[in-house]
Amino acid sequence: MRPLLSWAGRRAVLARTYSPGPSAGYRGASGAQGYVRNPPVGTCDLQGELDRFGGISLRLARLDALDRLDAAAFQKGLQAAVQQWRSEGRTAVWLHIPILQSRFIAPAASLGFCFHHAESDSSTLTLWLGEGPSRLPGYASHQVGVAGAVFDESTRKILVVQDRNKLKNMWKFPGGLSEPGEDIGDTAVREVFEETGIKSEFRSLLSIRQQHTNPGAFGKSDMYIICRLKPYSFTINFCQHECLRCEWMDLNDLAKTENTTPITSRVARLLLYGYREGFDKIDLAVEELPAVHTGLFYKLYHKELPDNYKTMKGID
Ligand SMILES: NC(=O)C1=CN([C@@H]2O[C@H](COP(=O)(O)OP(=O)(O)OC[C@H]3O[C@@H](n4cnc5c(N)ncnc54)[C@H](O)[C@@H]3O)[C@@H](O)[C@H]2O)C=CC1
Ligand SMILES: [Mg+2]
Repeated sequence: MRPLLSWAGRRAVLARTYSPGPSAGYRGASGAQGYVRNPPVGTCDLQGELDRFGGISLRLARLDALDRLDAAAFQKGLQAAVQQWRSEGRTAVWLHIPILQSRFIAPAASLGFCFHHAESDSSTLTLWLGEGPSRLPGYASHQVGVAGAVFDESTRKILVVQDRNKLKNMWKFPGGLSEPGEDIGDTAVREVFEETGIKSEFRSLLSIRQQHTNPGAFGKSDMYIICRLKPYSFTINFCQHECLRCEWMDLNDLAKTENTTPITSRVARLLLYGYREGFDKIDLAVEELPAVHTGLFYKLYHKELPDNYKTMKGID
C-alpha cells in the first residue's frame, strides 16, 4: 500500500518522534511538521509516512541509526511514537522490518503489533489504532494452482499424467502453482511443458475449484483452475521428479475411467461435450482490458459475447 503523495508531499506529513532522551529539551515533536535537530545518542528516531487511510508506514530499512540501537531502546522509541500517533488520530501503524533487523519484532509484539505478512527478506507487522475492531485488510487468502487440459482435436487425445508424490496413482492434468505476476494461461503452458515436455498454447479457461484449508496451501485456501490448451508438439518427455507416467489418452477413455480424480473426470466430460457441440459452449475466453484507476491492464475471462452485444447495435 503506497502513499499517493509526491516525495515533497510526503516529507510534509512525515511524523517524527523521539523517545525521551537523557538530556532535557529533547521531547517528542508533535504535529505533522515536527522537527528536532541532533537527537541524543541512544534515542530512537522513528519517522513514518502517512498513507491515504490515515495510517503510518514505518520502514526500518530507511532509518540509518537503527544499526546501533538495541531492542530495549527501540521499544521505548516505538512506544513513544505510537503514543504520539494515537494522539494525532492516526488509524494504524504498518511496521516493515528487514530480516536482519528481526530483533525488533519481539519489542514491537510486546506493544501489541501482530504479523501481517512476510516476504523472503522482510516482515510486516501492524497495530490498529482506530476506533473499534481493526479494518486493515488481511494478506493473501489463497494459493493459485493451474492445470492444462491439452486436447488434440485431430486425434481426440488428451494429455494426462500420474503424480509420483501421491499415494494413489490416478490420472490428472499436468499443472502446478502460479508464480507471482504470472497470467493463468502462461502458468498452464509453462507447467505442462515442465512436467511433460509438450508445447502448447492457451485457448480458454474451463473450470475453477475453490477448496479451503488445503493441506498443501500452508493453512490458506486453494484455487485450482483448469485451462484448455492446444498442443503444437507431441513427443512426451516427462519430468521424472514429479510424474510416474504420462500419456496421450483417448478423451472417451478419460471420461469413463474410474482411475482418475472427480475434477479430472468432470472436466473430461465437459471437454467431450465441447468437442461434440462446439467449444463456445464450455469456453471462458480471455480479453485484455485497461484498468481505470491504475493505467495498468488486466485479463478478463468470460463466455464470448454475441456480436450484437459487443457493439450494442439493435439492442434495446
Ligand atoms: N484434483 C487434482 O487433479 C489435483 C489438483 N491439484 C492442484 O494442483 C495445484 C498444485 O499443483 P502441484 O502439481 O502440486 O504443484 P507444482 O507442480 O507447482 O509442484 C509440485 C512439486 O513441488 C515440490 N514440492 C511441493 N511441496 C513440497 C514440499 N513440501 N517439500 C518439497 N518439495 C515439494 C515437489 O517436487 C512436487 O512434485 C493445487 O492448486 C492443487 O490443488 C493437485 C493435485 C491433484
Ligand atoms: Mg505439478
